[in-house]
Amino acid sequence: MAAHPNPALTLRGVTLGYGERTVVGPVDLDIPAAQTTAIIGANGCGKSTLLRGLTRQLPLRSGTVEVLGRSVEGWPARDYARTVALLPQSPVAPEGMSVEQLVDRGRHPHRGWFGSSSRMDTEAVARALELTDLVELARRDITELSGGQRQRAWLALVLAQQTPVILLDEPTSYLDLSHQVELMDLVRSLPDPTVPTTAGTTASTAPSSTAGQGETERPRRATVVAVLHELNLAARTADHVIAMADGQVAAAGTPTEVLTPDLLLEVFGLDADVVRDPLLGHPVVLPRTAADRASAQERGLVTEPPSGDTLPSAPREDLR
Ligand SMILES: Nc1ncnc2c1ncn2[C@@H]1O[C@H](COP(=O)(O)OP(=O)(O)OP(=O)(O)O)[C@@H](O)[C@H]1O
Repeated sequence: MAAHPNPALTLRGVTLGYGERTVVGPVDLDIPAAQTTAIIGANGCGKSTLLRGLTRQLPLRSGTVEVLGRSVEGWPARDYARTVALLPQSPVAPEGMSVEQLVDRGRHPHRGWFGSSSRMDTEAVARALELTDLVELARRDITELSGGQRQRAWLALVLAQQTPVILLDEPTSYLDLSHQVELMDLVRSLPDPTVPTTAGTTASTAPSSTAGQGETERPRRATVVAVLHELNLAARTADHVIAMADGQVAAAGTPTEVLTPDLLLEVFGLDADVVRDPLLGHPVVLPRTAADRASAQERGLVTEPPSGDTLPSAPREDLR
């Protein structure tokens, strides 16, 4: 494993499992700070289990996890929830709860013992509803929402929690393509709410892309880790990709380093060509079957993987 110079999460010798079965590890992993990391891998390879271990829903069988330089062991739950937020894969809302009430739950770790709302709580909920395009649905019962709207409501809860580390388990599974891109672009631009800007204020939930204009310095980004099945969305959004196979880390690095035809074959058993997005420069995965290749050959088309990487290898930020 290549150690990262600035990790937000550090895992050493971590194993996790259920009952008799160990399903993850031993894993050594560095997850870079202030970046977006996508975890990819086939069904059942242990992605959700790894996230559960990071949020302490599942106890570590062995090994250590450090978040922002501090061991998670013995970290008080309320304080931990102000540092790490998780959007689980299939969360279930209590009956009779409105969208606004659900999102307000994200403020619980920030409240005093008597639980009264402060102005900051109200503002954080309002901002989270705005960012997820849910203002008009704020009073609606959660059960009356579509799958995609509900998923955005759970994300709003996570945003209202205002943590420097955000873990998302398949946050886009119910979303149409436009909302998938919008959501991932939103989360990758969220500021770290605990780091003061040069103006001396603490970054709120305003996306750093907008806050970076003018004289104000761009705030430091939150650390985001998202399990994603859509490989092209992962390639478009992530700075860093971790590919898992059978509970182990098969590869970690930039999207270009990880999303190669060899890795896709190893991790997913997927025959694919990988080309480069002409506008943004990230890799694009094109799945192929034997029938696809045979048919192309019959029609006299080239069946070798395209080599057409004609773009200059500019840094990703410059291509956005
Ligand atoms: N609560 C549980 N009890 C027992 N075994 C479990 C439990 N949750 C998951 N597993 C098993 O652990 C393994 C890893 O599951 P996990 O949910 O972490 O996979 P995943 O990579 O997130 O899969 P998917 O892409 O399908 O969501 C699987 O074999 C699964 O059956």
